[in-house]
Amino acid sequence: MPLSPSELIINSDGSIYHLNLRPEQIADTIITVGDPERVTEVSKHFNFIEHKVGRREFHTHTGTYRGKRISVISTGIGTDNIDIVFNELDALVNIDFDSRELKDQHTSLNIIRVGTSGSVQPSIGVDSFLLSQRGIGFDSLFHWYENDGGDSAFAKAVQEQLNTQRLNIVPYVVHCSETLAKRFQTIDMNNGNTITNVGFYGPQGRKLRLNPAAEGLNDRIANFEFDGHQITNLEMETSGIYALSKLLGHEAVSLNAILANRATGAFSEQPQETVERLIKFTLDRIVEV
Ligand SMILES: O=P(O)(O)O[C@H]1O[C@H](CO)[C@@H](O)[C@H]1O
Ligand SMILES: O=c1cc[nH]c(=O)[nH]1
Repeated sequence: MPLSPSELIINSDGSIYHLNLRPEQIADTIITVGDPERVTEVSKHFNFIEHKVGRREFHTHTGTYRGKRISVISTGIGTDNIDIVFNELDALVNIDFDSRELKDQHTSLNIIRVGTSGSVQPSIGVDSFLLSQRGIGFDSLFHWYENDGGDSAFAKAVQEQLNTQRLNIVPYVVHCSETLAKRFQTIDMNNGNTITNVGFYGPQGRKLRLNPAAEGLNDRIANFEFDGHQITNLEMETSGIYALSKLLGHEAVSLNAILANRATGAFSEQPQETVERLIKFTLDRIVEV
């Protein structure tokens, strides 16, 4: 059955609804960044840019870096945007836009998030890098799709130790792609487990004028332990990226430039330089391994 115009929305120029991209305009290797301005920071390293498009917070440049075709796309902030970006990227490769039917042959994308994050462990300092081995979703995106429950043992430990029921949330846990992760696991990279939440302030325990509902939650997060694993950092997209990649059959890994240390109260004095180092590291690992 062809997908109806209300489900698969194709613009008059043949591009997908929000991303404004046509199927031939994306590469199989995709870097996602939160900030639209970071797209240029990645593509400035390309030897050649073949395609640029931007709509809302979703900006894409496709080009070639040292002979490898790569797309870089901004997701904006939050897992609500991840739902749009990942469903539309998948549609671009796995749905035939002429017949509106699912393709017989599945294409798996390699997707690497280059993002920023706050550490909850004093030992993971600002300006360091962290690869998220697990995305721990305090958002609800995974729950909206038929799924296998993810890593339910880890999720249960999170629920119990952090008493998430009190916050009316049901955490889920999804792993990164082990094969893709290997490319980036150098001595420069911390490995960790990342909580993704729906906001930057209260949901990450920040207090400006409003009191977070769960006083001391970041300390409990820092002290969490399950099967030898800690929770290391907080941000706003990784769990959604891992959840949809797993469900749609793509390989994903989330790399974080640690800009804040919530345990020590420090914030990076050189955030741009740190993100720039992570971008260059990521591009080189994509082509060199
Ligand atoms: O720098 P990016 O990739 O946007 O990632 C982090 O920064 C934003 C908050 O400042 C959130 O999107 C969070 O996940
Ligand atoms: O503390 C931080 C820093 C960057 N991004 C986040 O979501 N949190």
